[in-house]
Amino acid sequence: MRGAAHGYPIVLDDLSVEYPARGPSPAHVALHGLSFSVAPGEVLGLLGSAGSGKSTLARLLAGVALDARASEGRPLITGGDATVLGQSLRGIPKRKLPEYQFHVGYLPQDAASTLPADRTVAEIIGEPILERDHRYNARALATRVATMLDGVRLPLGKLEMYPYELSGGQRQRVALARALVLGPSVLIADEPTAGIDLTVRDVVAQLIGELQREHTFSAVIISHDLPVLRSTAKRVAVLDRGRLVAIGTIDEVLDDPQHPYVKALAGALDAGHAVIDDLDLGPSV
Ligand SMILES: Nc1ncnc2c1ncn2[C@@H]1O[C@H](COP(=O)(O)OP(=O)(O)OP(=O)(O)O)[C@@H](O)[C@H]1O
Repeated sequence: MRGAAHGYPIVLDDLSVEYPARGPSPAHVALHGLSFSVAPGEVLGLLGSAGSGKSTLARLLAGVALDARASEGRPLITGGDATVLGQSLRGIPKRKLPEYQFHVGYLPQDAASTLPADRTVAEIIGEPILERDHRYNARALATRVATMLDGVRLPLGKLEMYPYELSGGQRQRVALARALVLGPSVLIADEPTAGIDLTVRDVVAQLIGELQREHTFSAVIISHDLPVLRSTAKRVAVLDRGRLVAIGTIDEVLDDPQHPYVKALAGALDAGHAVIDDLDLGPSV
């Protein structure tokens, strides 16, 4: 796989994605002709109305959508392509997905609330390493896990704890440490601060920004939370019903809103809403 130094780590070129028809449900086009790129070391924020295709894009870029069983609703690239770290995702063979996912960290939606309840923090963070090499040196693994825990600013005393013993914000940090344990070149984070107490939300957002600067990965961060986007992303892309309706710096997008959804967004933010999720902008503004 080519590294970020050779070009843009994420390139979407007229990407269209469809969920095929299943039983009585007709086929659904979730993404329509998206084109944009993420530069080396850039964090791109991704905003959009409910059902606009943000998670579909996140799952696709993370490689997990391509790995899903057809019975779970596997989306297909029906037009254009997404190229991540030089790897075209259109028609990528399944056997290549483990190597692909090695380079692309993924923090799924609800990651904090879906950590395995019967594993310790150390086991959860170390699992991606052992999944790839079950004979990985135990001492090296312990050192790597402890480094990651320290990296997300949690005390080593948490290593032997179980998820239920942690707060939501602490669980999210564990999920983040796990997503970064393989040292990915790209991070895809889907709502990394959703469901986290307001008081620690900004701390988690700052932490993502700090980790990104320390480890210089490129990232796509889905969030409805403007302070979170401001502290992590210079540019944002806005989706509405599967289409890209705006892209630019946060101020460029909000100061000159062209699309009705972006206008509604900018108006709502002017009215003092920081978390866009609070709003019922609806998919057909
Ligand atoms: N497995 C699936 N099978 C069929 N359609 C799906 C599947 N998953 C999502 N969709 C549809 O694709 C569209 C985009 O969904 P997606 O979850 O990507 O949107 P989103 O922007 O992440 O929404 P939210 O903000 O509510 O999480 C929606 O219309 C959704 O109903």
